[in-house]
Amino acid sequence: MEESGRRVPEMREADGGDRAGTSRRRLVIRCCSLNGREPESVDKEAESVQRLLEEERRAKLSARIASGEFTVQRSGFISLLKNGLSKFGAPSGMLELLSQWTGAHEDYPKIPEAKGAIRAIRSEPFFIPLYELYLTYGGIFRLTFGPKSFLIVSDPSIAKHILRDNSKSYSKGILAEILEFVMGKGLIPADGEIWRVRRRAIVPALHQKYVSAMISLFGQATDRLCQKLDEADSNGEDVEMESLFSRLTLDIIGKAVFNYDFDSLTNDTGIVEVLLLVLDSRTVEAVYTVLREAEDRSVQPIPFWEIPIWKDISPKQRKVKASLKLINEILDNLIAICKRMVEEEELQFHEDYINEKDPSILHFLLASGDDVSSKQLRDDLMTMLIAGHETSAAVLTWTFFLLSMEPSVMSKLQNEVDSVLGDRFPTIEDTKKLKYTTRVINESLRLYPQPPVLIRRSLEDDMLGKYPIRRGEDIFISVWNLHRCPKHWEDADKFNPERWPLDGPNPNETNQNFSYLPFGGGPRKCVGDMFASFENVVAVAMLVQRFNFEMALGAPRVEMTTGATIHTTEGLNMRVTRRIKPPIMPELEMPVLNGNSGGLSEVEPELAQREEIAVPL
Ligand code: HEM
Repeated sequence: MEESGRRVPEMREADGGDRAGTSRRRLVIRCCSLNGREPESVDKEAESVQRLLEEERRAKLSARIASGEFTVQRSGFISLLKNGLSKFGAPSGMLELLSQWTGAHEDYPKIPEAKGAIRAIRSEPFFIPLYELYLTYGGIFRLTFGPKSFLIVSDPSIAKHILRDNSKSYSKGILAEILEFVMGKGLIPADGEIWRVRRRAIVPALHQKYVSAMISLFGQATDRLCQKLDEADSNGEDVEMESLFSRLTLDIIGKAVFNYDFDSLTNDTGIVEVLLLVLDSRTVEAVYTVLREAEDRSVQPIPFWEIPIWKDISPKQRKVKASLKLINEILDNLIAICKRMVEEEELQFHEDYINEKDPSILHFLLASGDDVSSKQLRDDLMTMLIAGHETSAAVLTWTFFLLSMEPSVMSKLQNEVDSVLGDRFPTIEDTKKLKYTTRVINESLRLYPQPPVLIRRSLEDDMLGKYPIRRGEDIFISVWNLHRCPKHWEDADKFNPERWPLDGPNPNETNQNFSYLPFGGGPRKCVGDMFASFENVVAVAMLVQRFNFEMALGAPRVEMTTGATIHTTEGLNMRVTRRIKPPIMPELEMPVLNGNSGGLSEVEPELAQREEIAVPL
């Protein structure tokens, strides 16, 4: 069947029998009805087939879990020994000592325990089986893989205890070990005193005036993406949106953190004309090499990169080393350039200091007289580059995927954007009015939290709910499970931005009592929450203002895979077409950074309360 010169895909068969995730099945079936070309009844039928298959899969897994396949059997040896000794009249002091020595908290309930085989989860993102196990074992359980054991937390009150109420008793554990090679002692992996000092230095750099100034940067970068999409539409080409979003957010974060223009949306053309571009494209490649390595390491059961000799001869590891060297050189250079700028400038440093030529976080830190080694500064910049890049790219990817599945949400979104923006670029004032746009992103972050799990290690013995735990426990807080808990969320798997009333507060971990953690919570909450929220609102609004998005015909299934964030396995291939109504070309009335920025002086006072407010309403 042909339409507008493009082939309409056949309805693909839903996944038969293998363990695909819920969303994967929905995708397979519903992708085909995206364009409104399938009759509604077929869509409904497909949905019910999907539901049946899903139920069948869940029932099979539940039966396996119920049969004890995953349950660890304990001998209760210590209890038996204690009982036996007590029958023979052993003194109570000795029994107490025995309890302490064995570490057994015999008087407390035991954390439910499941064992897993790495084989069982290799074929899919690890947070999917964790969800199934959570439905059986509850809000906290222990998962054992051979000699390794993890506590999986999906209970909001336990998450709140770890992240907020007793956060000082937890470190980043495995995460810090994995990320050390690239982030060193940057803010995400750092713990203790280094974290406290660096957080105090960095948070002020993301003040309200800075974040507002970034609105025009977001607009300019998204405009570059729009030009690419425009070209693709003119050429009748489909586009792979995930990689474009990755480039968009890399361009934004490079400029925002250390005033470096990766210009990656331009540099993937392969037309390298000047030396500068050669440098830029090498840098982009180096950044991606390092990012992919960080993601690979986060899902490898064995730290092969630590194996002596191997780490020096493996071509991949050598490439990673070379990439890191290149990035470090560039960062050192940027730091040196920025230091010179700061020395020469006459601006007095104050709380909401901003250099309009270079409003970057690096510039703020140096101007503030931040007394820190170059290595630490590099670690912090690299951390923010990674933290602010992959997360936002993933949010945009899954938001557009979800929108393409729900044409009614898309048209409501476009109505709002048309009425608020018309054909203008968004300003800070507009972002406050784009309430439905914000709700769409809130909901996307609920269904696809980035990252899907938070990692911690206990630094001392503690109580998690009614269960005692020992120092040194590795803990995964599954944000995925919290965000999809069927007890807490009505129709938990459904993309339904309407669940967040427009006149209600912007949802965050505080007003949702830790059932919703899009940016974490407690002292280690994301420092870029406001930045990211504005960035996503601007990008989504500008894209749907100008284009319609639907899945490309014959596109591969959209399936999930995971590193630090949730990626698609084969990209998000879309057909992007210019909208006919309303007029699509913007008037280019955007505030500019160098000069009198329209957005800078008009920030709402409420933005200052950053602990409570992620996105202005
Ligand atoms: C939509 C985009 C983003 C999402 C979903 C996101 C999510 C998160 C989450 C969940 C955490 C908590 C991690 C934990 O507790 O283990 C976090 C921490 C962090 N994020 Fe973000 N983030 C985003 C964007 C950004 C941006 C743009 C920046 C930088 C400008 C940034 C910088 C950081 C830093 C430095 C931390 C560590 C804070 C600390 O440990 O004190 N993030 N982020």
